[in-house]
Amino acid sequence: MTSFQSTLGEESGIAEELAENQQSISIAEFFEKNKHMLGFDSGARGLVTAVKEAVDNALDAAEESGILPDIYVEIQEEGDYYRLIVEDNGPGLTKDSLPKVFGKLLYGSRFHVREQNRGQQGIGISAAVLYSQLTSGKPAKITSRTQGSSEAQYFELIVDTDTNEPEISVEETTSWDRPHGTRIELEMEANMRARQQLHDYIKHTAVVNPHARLELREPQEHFKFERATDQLPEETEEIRPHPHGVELGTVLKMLEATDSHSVSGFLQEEFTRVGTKTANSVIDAFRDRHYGREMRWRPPASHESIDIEAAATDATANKGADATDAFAKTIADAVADHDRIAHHELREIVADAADAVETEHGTTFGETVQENALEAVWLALLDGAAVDDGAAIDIDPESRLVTDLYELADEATSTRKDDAVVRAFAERLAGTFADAAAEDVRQRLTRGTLEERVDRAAELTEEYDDVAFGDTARENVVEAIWDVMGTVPDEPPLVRELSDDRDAASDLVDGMRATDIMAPPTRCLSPISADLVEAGLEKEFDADFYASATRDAEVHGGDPFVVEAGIAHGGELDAEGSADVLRFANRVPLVYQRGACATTDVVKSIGWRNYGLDQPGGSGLPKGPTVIMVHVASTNVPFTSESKDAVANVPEIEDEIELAIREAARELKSYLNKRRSMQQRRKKQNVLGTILPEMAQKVAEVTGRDEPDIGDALARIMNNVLVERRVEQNGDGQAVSVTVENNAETNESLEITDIVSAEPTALPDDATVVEMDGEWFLKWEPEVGSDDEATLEYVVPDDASFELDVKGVETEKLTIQQ
Ligand SMILES: Nc1ncnc2c1ncn2[C@@H]1O[C@H](COP(=O)(O)OP(=O)(O)OP(=O)(O)O)[C@@H](O)[C@H]1O
Repeated sequence: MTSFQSTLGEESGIAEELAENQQSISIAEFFEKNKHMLGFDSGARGLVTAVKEAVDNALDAAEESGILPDIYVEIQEEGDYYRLIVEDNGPGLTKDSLPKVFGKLLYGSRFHVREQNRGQQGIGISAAVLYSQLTSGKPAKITSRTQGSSEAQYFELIVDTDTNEPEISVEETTSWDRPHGTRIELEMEANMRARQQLHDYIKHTAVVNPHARLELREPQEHFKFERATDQLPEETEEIRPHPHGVELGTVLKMLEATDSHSVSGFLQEEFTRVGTKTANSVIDAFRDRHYGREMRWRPPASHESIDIEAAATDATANKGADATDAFAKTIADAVADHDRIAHHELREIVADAADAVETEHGTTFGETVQENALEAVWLALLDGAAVDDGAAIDIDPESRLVTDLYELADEATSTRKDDAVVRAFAERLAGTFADAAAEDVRQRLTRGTLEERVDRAAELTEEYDDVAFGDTARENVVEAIWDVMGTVPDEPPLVRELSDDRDAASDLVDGMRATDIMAPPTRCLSPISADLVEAGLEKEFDADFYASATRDAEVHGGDPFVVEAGIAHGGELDAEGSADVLRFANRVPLVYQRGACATTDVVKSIGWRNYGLDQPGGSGLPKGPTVIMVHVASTNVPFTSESKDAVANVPEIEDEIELAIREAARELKSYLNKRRSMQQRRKKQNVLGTILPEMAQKVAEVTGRDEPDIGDALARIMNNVLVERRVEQNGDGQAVSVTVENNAETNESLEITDIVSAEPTALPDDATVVEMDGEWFLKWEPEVGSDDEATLEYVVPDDASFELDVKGVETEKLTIQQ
């Protein structure tokens, strides 16, 4: 039968014909066709993206040079087009680099830098130029003046999409009143339908960049955000990658490029947070994966018939009785000193014994003698579970291998497992060790092989003993045995060997991931800080409650990152509809693709009812007057696309987002709980406030006495803190006493200010007084335990008037009587 493919082959020249159509595509040409990937999919969005690219660059450049950013954005309507002008006071660009920055895609200073920046790929601003030339046919007009130069450079240019190189139409020097900075002018087909997004971007940029001055003038509105602080964010420093999460391909490239010869040197030179000790741990983890571990058996106990000394003696010939005895005894003693022993450890013991005896008796115990002793003692330890002729012997159910494995398995499996079953399992497992000893007497095995052996023994046990030996039991047994096994001392391959050996390099990457390594330094990151997150929210949103959290740095793909979260609730926030989620990455507000962002996914996945918010159906965005803010700061934020609108679903980042939000949400929960209990308290107080006076009146009528003091009674019933002033006339004027009666169950710290219209005297030591404009502010800060009271006494002239101000106790828990 003739296949379709074989007939194809007969038609010579098709491949050649097809090949003629193949040609390379310039990156500029590619993005010209795929503008949407860079966020230029419509006129409305294109304008916002262009503003974002220019402003992000301006902020990056100014901060990098230690300049407080001053950025002016103007959008002018120009017939069918819009003109965008962005001016900054940054360091400016040199004559040589300027055309490439604006006229060449994938040209930038940040791509290879492990440091937190807004810009990452070197595409942003040249893509805006590309979009502008494509839609308006006009070149970009750039003015830039570098610090210290007397003139500015002026360029008009476009991106040549065939070559991805700048095409300059005008190049001249000019004067500019800014001492340094850059001015970009782009014309483009656009509209202002995304006005809200534009405003949000500028407004939110101001929130997370309080050190920047921002001004936006657009056809309808004009607003300025003044600097809230003169403090630049702490300068970031470039760092090397962190060993956690670096991918194999990257490590292979690094292995090729490094100057180090040893793995240890490579790890310490090329990664952050790796010193000798950590490098050794990584190498051990590599050894475990690459070479496997060696099984360590228990040495014989005194009651066992195995005689290590005799085994060593029998294996040693022609060395004289005394030296042989000493050799065998030294080995036996050292073996007995070990809790468990692996083949390589025994080899060392034998070599040490040979050295010691040689020093003492002058007899040389050479390599062959040592090998013989090693083999004999090891076989004795294995209790004969190894072979002479290539075939394993049957395992004796009473043998030490079985007993040893039985003890480990018994400890690791649930107590419900029948003893006989565990023993049968151990016997089968010991069988696999004995079988393997035929091939490798050292009994080296990887964790994977160990898992296979345990699986095999467990399956046989299930089959023959008709019992379940499930996954958890198997995993526990593997864990217990792997735990007692020993890492081998083999030297790891050299860097040049590793770079040619994908599997070995992969074992190294796994080892790096498995090793506990200190979190990366955060000096390469510039989080906003919990305080400023809260301050930013307070500035922007009029709420009743604010909370924030900044997590410690974690790593993804070798890049460190920090997640911060903030929550604002209540007050003037919109009570209708869902909570607002504000997303930021490297201090840049993310405006589009909310639904595709890991941040939104995490917010939706949290059970907000647990935190006191309304969440219909128990999932999705919570409802009500809430703003949730999340900031991901990283040396490499993983965005879902080049347009940098949404954070990708990287599990490590999602986990941290969740933890940060939950941290802030816990504060929200306790605030809401407290508010609820205060509301209940207020309700109860209101009811009592109506009932008590009526009761007091009745009591007075019935008993014929004065009405009882309601304030005191109310404070006691409500477990309130009562602050009461009493004034008595005495010879010198008025004697004043302010008493705090704490009926609450908690200790209270109060801040009491009594504002008096005449100078108070006879004050106790713990009160202070300050005069201001004819009023005396008497301050007293008592700590009053539950069910306790404290009193302040002083004297004032006759005609004085007073006003009490009490802080430190919620209004609902406070009763003031004056
Ligand atoms: N206003 C500016 N002042 C000084 N340097 C600038 C300015 N704008 C851009 N640059 C320089 O030009 C480079 C390229 O900018 P571009 O916007 O193309 O990419 P990026 O910001 O590095 O990354 P991304 O593509 O992620 O935005 C920047 O890395 C920076 O070095």
